[in-house]
Amino acid sequence: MTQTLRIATRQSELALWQARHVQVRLQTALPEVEVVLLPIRTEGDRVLDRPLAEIGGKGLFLKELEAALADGEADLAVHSMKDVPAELPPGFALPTVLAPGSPLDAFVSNDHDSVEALPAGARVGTSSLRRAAMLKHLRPDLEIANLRGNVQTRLAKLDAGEYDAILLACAGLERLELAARIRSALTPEQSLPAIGQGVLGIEIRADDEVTASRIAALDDEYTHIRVDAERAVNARLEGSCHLPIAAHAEHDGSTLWLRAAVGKPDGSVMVRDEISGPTGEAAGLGQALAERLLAAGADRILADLA
Ligand SMILES: NCc1[nH]cc(CCC(=O)O)c1CC(=O)O
Repeated sequence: MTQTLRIATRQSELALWQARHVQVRLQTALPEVEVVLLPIRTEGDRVLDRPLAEIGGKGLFLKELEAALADGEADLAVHSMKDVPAELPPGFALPTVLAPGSPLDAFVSNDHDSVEALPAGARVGTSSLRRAAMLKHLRPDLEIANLRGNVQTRLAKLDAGEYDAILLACAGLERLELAARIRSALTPEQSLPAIGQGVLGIEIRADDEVTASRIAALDDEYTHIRVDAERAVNARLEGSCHLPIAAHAEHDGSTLWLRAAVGKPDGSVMVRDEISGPTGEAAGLGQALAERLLAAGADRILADLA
């Protein structure tokens, strides 16, 4: 049995924070094992001048980390669950999730306190089709402008005056000790979060039982149930790439409440619904809610974007 656990990680500040968070948690749980980071440069980090959906969508951020797992160079990879497609490639598993942060979207601005306080026609930066759909649905007068790059790059563009406000994940800002930049969190009613937002997942080779048993203690049961419900929505909607799909689950250990939405990126149509039921049926509830959204028009919205 090896006495080292190698964590493949992207090199953005956020990815490094997330990998180090898991490194510390694992090192504490497994004092006899040396837990090290293996930084890797990915295509998604290199190409910053085009929208993510255009250059291959979310799977892009995972591919090169999965190659390191497949080659045996690394034992695990840490991902923002938001960036993990509904279906993993064969040979990989994602058995452990943890949530050191908020699931909500953040309103960030130097001049305004909230979405409601923005003047008519204000320019808001985001490259997320979901955030664009939510915001335009709430405030059709606002102008959405494309915004890519890592969290610090996005903040620098805001500070340079390119936008009146930008939308980011609260979790990312909190992790980078930039929570002071959050002027307000958008409520789930204003902007329903992305599937798995704020959640970290640990991916391993599906046949690697040694690593599976080493990471098992980190799994957060509340979050696992939440993510099972949210990801079941995505699985049914085949949201394998960057699409305006939102789902957010909460539960008390016995009853789960799941909300989901699919919107046109211009905000003109928003199909939203919710469902509740036993936590033991998280995935079934997610699938049932996805069926309802499809029947209510989500199928057309998604077909138009394909
Ligand atoms: N797509 C980039 C990304 N992936 C995960 C996070 C934030 C952390 C999280 O949601 O877990 C971010 C930045 C953002 O959306 O502002």
